[in-house]
Amino acid sequence: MADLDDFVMTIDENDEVPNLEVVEQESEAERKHSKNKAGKKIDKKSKGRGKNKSNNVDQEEKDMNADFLVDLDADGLDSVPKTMDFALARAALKIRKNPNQFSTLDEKIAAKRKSMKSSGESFDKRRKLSTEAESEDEEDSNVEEEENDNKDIESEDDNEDGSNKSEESGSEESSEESMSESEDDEDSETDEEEREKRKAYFAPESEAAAGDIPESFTQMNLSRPIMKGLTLLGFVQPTPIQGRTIPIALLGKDICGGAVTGSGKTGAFMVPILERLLYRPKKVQVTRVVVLCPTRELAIQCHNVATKLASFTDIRLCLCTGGLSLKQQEIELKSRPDIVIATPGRLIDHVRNSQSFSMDNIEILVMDEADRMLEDGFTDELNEIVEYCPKQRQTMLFSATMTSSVDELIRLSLRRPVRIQIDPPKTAAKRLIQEFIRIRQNREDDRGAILVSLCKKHYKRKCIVFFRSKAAAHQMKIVFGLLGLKAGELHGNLSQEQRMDSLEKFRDGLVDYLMATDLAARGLDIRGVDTVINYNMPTNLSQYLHRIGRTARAGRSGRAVTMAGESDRKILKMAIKNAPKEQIRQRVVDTEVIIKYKTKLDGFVTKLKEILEEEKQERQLRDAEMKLKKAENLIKHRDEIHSRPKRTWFQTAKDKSAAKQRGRESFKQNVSL
Ligand SMILES: Nc1ncnc2c1ncn2[C@@H]1O[C@H](COP(=O)(O)OP(=O)(O)OP(=O)(O)O)[C@@H](O)[C@H]1O
Repeated sequence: MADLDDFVMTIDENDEVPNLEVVEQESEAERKHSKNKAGKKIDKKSKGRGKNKSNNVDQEEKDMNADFLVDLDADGLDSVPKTMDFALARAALKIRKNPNQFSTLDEKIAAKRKSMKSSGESFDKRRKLSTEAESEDEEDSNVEEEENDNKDIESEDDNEDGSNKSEESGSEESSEESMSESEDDEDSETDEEEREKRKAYFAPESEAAAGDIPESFTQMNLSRPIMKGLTLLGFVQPTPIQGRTIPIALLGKDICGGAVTGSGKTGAFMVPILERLLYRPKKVQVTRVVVLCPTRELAIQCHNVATKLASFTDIRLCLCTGGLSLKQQEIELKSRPDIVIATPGRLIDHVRNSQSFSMDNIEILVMDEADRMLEDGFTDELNEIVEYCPKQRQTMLFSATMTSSVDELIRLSLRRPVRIQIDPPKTAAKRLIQEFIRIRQNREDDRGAILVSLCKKHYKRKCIVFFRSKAAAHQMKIVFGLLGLKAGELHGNLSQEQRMDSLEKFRDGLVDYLMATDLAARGLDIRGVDTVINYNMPTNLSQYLHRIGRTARAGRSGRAVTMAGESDRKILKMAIKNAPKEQIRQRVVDTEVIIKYKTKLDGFVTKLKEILEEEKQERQLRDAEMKLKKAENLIKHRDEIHSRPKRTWFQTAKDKSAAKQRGRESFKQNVSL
């Protein structure tokens, strides 16, 4: 059977989904077209480069689109994969005193593969693999067990852990919590009353910035050090969101900015912040800017971009996220850096417990992925942070799915914000093909086989697979390993070091697949991601758009493949309604292929269980060792520990578990829609 013959692309006649098209074999023509078109937009400077670079150029030219003009000679471009650069964050990791005495997961998988080969073991059909990987209920128990993984041996780690967890509950479980975002937002778009409210609330863009929208950075009157920073990153001309935001932000206006994923929103707020800071009074050193990001990885990435942009200035930045050394951050904060880029939980921890840090002098507050920050999981944290900030400040909110619900924004006490919406709300990037695979009610356990068949045949590199639960992502990583496919994992059950390792390996092409939860759904800018696969349809349209937005970034093309079950019909319809017809495809996977891979996967059940059991035992052992070490520490350093000022916590363990429970309940309600 020819490679692509396994898949018959059809429109199912029973399907109510409108406007579905047949999947094309390969969008080669599309690529050629974009190459011709985009090649012209590449900066002339790129022409004279040596042979080494010419391959890169071809690659670049192939992928670029008109909104993004990049200087291919810039230092930034060669290092663009390093937007996801963990060098600084790694230096701030806590030093582990007991190196891992257990084999790594990859070593365990390799050993199982070897034993399978040598014993010629055939398939074990006793249990269906899919019940292992998909069960949400099982995830609960795993979560509890695996939470100990992140704990460390030093006494203050308990504290760090505490803050991490509160932050985790806000980020990792995002798909569950964010379900509370209903389609009300959509409905309210058409609601007359809401329209009137918005008219009164938002300042018109024209009122804020007179004159044309600048087409180049030069027209923006930016200072030389900032221009040099832009050159370092390879940015030649502003993207539309940058062109419209920067002049208004320079005036100190509050902003609610929305533009599709991968359209350069980070630059849109970072450039004006740095430009304004160049003119700060330098006699008194204070922290003037706080940028809030919902996940640690996003904060690290934002910090990287900002550090590069600020390379030629004397502006100092500090990264404050959970998972990194609290002490080191305290020392840095003491020196009052100009900008703090933080996750909410850790920021609150510092305000409450680091005596030398306060937010009294904050002049600019930015919330990246602001709609996420306004969701249930972050509500209390956000309220507390806003309270710490002076009323007289500039507030800027950004997201690809920016809310414009006035009631939600009022909570942040914005002052007549300017609403800048580049693309129609709730749309995906222009060159993103969205495929859907329909999963019928009685075929739910086909998902694993479908995923493997897709990855074996079509999507062989730079592919992120999203799962609803950490356990499912972890188990599928093991299954892929047993199949000989190189996969990493990214979710909240990993230590910060493991999270960074996974991202680096994926970034560098050492693994082809990244099995992720919604922890990776927002903001992450990993260059060259070709495909996003949704093992499950996310539970709301915004989350879907963020997930698929990990591909087709900065004007490049990409593909998203989503397995949509019966309960996902509503989101599916909305996704299709909001995308141009030519971007939508339906894929049907041949039953024979599904059976073939199902049989194969069933054969791995025993090995999978063995590995999970080994991991569980190691965890228990580690936990016991940690408790012992902690007790020893307490005895040895009793006086010193008791003399330390007591740290206060944003959420108690009880609060956290209540918040988690609320998320789960809302999740269940939405699933049964
Ligand atoms: N002016 C520019 N010229 C060329 N490339 C740019 C420009 N601005 C940003 N980029 C590139 O575009 C990519 C996406 O930028 P960024 O991560 O800021 O997008 P985003 O809109 O914040 O995405 P998301 O909604 O997913 O968070 C990055 O790789 C960045 O380097």
